[in-house]
Amino acid sequence: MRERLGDTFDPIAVPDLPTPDPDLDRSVAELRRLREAIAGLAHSEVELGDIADRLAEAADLLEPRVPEPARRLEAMWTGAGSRRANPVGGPENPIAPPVRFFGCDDGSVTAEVTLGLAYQGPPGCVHGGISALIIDHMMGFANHWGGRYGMTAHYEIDYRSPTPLLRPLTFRSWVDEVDGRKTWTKATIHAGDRLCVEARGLFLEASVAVPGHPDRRSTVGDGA
Ligand SMILES: CCCCCCCC/C=C\CCCCCCCC(=O)SCCNC(=O)CCNC(=O)[C@H](O)C(C)(C)COP(=O)(O)OP(=O)(O)OC[C@H]1O[C@@H](n2cnc3c(N)ncnc32)[C@H](O)[C@@H]1OP(=O)(O)O
Repeated sequence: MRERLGDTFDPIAVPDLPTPDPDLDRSVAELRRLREAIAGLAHSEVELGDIADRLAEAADLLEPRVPEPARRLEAMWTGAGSRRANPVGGPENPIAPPVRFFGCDDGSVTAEVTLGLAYQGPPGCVHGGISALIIDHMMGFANHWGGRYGMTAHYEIDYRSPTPLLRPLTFRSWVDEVDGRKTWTKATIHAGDRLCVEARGLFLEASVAVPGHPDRRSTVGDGA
C-alpha cells in the first residue's frame, strides 16, 4: 500500500489544507515551465529581447499588488501550516522541485522526482544542496509517518556516487531510532539500483512561534 502524503496525514492528524486558489497554482505551474525553459536555453539560440520585455510586464503588473510579507506569512500559518507554500513540492512555491511523497506500509516514505537543469551542481548532476534540501524535508515526512515530529537539530550526508539530472530518482526515508524528544531518521537517494546519497538526521521535539499568531506555537510540520 502506498498513500499520497501531504493532502491528509495519518498517523499524525494535521488540519485540512486550505482551499487551493486554482489561478495561483496555475501561475506557479507556468513559472516552473518558464524556469525549466530558461534554464535550458543556450546563449544566442533564441531571440530573448521580446520575451524578457513580456516577463517584465507581468512582474510590473504583479509587484504593486503583493501584500506585506507579514500578511502572507500569517495566511500561510492559518489552518494547514505552510504545506502548500513549502519549498519542496509546495504547489504555491515557484522554486519547489516537483516532488511527490508517498507513505509505505513498512513505515518508510518514498518520493519520486526527476530534476531538471535548474538544479544542476556538477556537470549533468544534481547540486548536493538540492539533494540535502529534499532529504531534510522528506525526513520530516518520515517522522510524521512514523508518528514523530521535530525540528532538524543535526544531519549528516554522504554523497556516494553522482546523482544524475534528468533521470527519475527514488528518495526513501524512515525513522531509525527514537529516544525521548529525539528522533534519528535515515534517508537515501537512488538512481535505478545505484545508491547516490545516504543521510542521517537528528530531530528534536520543539516548537516555534507562529507568525501573526502570538498566542500559538507550531511543532514544525504539525500544520498547527
Ligand atoms: C512545514 C509544515 C508542514 C505541515 C504539514 C505536516 C505534514 C508534513 C510533515 C512534514 C513535512 C515538514 C517537514 C519540515 C522539515 C523542515 C525541517 C527544518 O528545516 S527545521 C529548521 C532547521 N532547524 C532549526 O532551525 C533548529 C534550530 N535549533 C533549535 O531551535 C534548537 O537547537 C533545538 C530546538 C533543535 C534544540 O534545542 P533545545 O534547547 O530544545 O534542546 P537542547 O537542550 O539543546 O538539546 C536537547 C538534547 O539534544 C541534543 N542536541 C541538541 N542539538 C544537537 C545537535 N545539533 N547535535 C546533536 N545533539 C544535539 C542535546 O545534546 C541534548 O541531548 P541530551 O538530552 O543532553 O542527551
